[in-house]
Amino acid sequence: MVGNPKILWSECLQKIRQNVSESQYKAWFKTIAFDSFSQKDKTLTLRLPSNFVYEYLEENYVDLLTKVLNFYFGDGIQLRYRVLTDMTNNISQEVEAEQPAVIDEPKKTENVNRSPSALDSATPQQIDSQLNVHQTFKNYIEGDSNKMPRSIGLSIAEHPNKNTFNPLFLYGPSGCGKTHLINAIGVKIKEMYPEKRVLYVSARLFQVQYTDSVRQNRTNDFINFYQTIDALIVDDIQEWMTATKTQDTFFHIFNHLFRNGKRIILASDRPPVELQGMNERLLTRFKCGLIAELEKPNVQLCVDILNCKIRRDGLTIPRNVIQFIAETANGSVRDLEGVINSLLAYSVVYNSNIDMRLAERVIKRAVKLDNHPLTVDDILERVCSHFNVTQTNVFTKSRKHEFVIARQVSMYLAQKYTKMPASRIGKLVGGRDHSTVVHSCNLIEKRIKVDKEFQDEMISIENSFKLKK
Ligand SMILES: Nc1ncnc2c1ncn2[C@@H]1O[C@H](COP(=O)(O)OP(=O)(O)OP(=O)(O)O)[C@@H](O)[C@H]1O
Repeated sequence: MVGNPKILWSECLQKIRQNVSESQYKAWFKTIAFDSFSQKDKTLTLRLPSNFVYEYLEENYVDLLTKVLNFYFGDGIQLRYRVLTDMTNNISQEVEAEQPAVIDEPKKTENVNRSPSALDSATPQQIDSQLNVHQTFKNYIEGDSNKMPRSIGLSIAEHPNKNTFNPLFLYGPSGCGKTHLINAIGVKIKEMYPEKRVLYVSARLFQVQYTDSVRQNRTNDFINFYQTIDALIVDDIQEWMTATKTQDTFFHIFNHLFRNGKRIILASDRPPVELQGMNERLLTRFKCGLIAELEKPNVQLCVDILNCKIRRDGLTIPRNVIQFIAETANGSVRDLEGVINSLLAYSVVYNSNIDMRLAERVIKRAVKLDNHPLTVDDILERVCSHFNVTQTNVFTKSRKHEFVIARQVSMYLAQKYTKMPASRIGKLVGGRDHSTVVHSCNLIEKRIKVDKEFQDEMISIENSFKLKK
């Protein structure tokens, strides 16, 4: 380093002033004072008026600061801050500046002189979005469990430049449609704004790319590339829970995109609070947008998704079979699709129609069996879900047809599977007496013998008992 460090710092300030707006300069840089410089460790210490200024600088201007310091003080300059933490008693605390993720080689060229900004990367080319064009809003069926996330996703896709709901953090159990939804957002943005650089990437792939870039000494290129994206979609970010370096790198990319009003869409199998091992700073950023939960689809949504798939594939599957599959697929749309594909394969191999018997065979192979003894509660839950009523409906004195049938079926199945005395079952199913239970069981038994459709319904409910929920 040549020259007086205090003067060099004021030159740095001049350079920074040329690269930020006047109001930004006044707010964040004018208040910084030179403190000291140690020739021995090549460390510059700056005095900051508050923790807030420190945090803001680190988050927003660390790239700029590093580049300018490298340029004036030379390579390898270390930065420390003396942050005033208690103005009244004039107490300050020393903190090491964080190493920016992007540390470009200091180029003493015209380019650096003109603008030492990380934004100075080459003009972006069109990129392959890595989107699955078959996962769109058109074939993303709406139901109670996904209404809110779906409509938010659509509004983000239609107005990607608005900064509301940024980032969107979508979470939910496996197979409930997260990947489909975030893809649909990307596809829609591309449809409406073809010039936008949209990128879908799985967290795993991002991590692999990052590790490769470190190995090849090309981390700057990696980061620069991600910083040019207009809408970045990252799937399965729970994969990063133990990958601290990847998290740090993403933190810088995130900040850059966010500051520049770019869209960030994230999907995870759990909410931010359950992402143990994720950097706290990253978590705060995830929380500053919108966190939306995708719940397991209910039976009706599963039926609708199945019907859509069946129509699309030109299949004919009886209604009771569809209902049965929907009820036994554990709320995972992926399982539903698997069952349909297997059904199709089996029906071809055995040259048979897709009917209830075939569905039962396929389901037994596809879904894990549950050996736990059934309780009256389990039975009520499955029966209510089958007839689309609530337990409160079943417990009322109402004579409404679907409530009555759900009540009677629950009693019949409770007697068949739990072997409890009728009086006990009556108590558990809405406080009925012993004779009501016996009467209900007789009615159901008779109906099974004479009504084929009802018999199928009962088989479907009973099959659902054998399967793990
Ligand atoms: N509402 C829906 N409408 C139509 N298809 C759906 C819907 N939800 C899910 N799917 C389909 O179900 C399958 C599984 O969905 P997806 O891969 O999006 O689940 P996921 O929540 O991302 O699962 P994971 O966390 O295991 O990656 C996909 O084929 C998807 O198209």
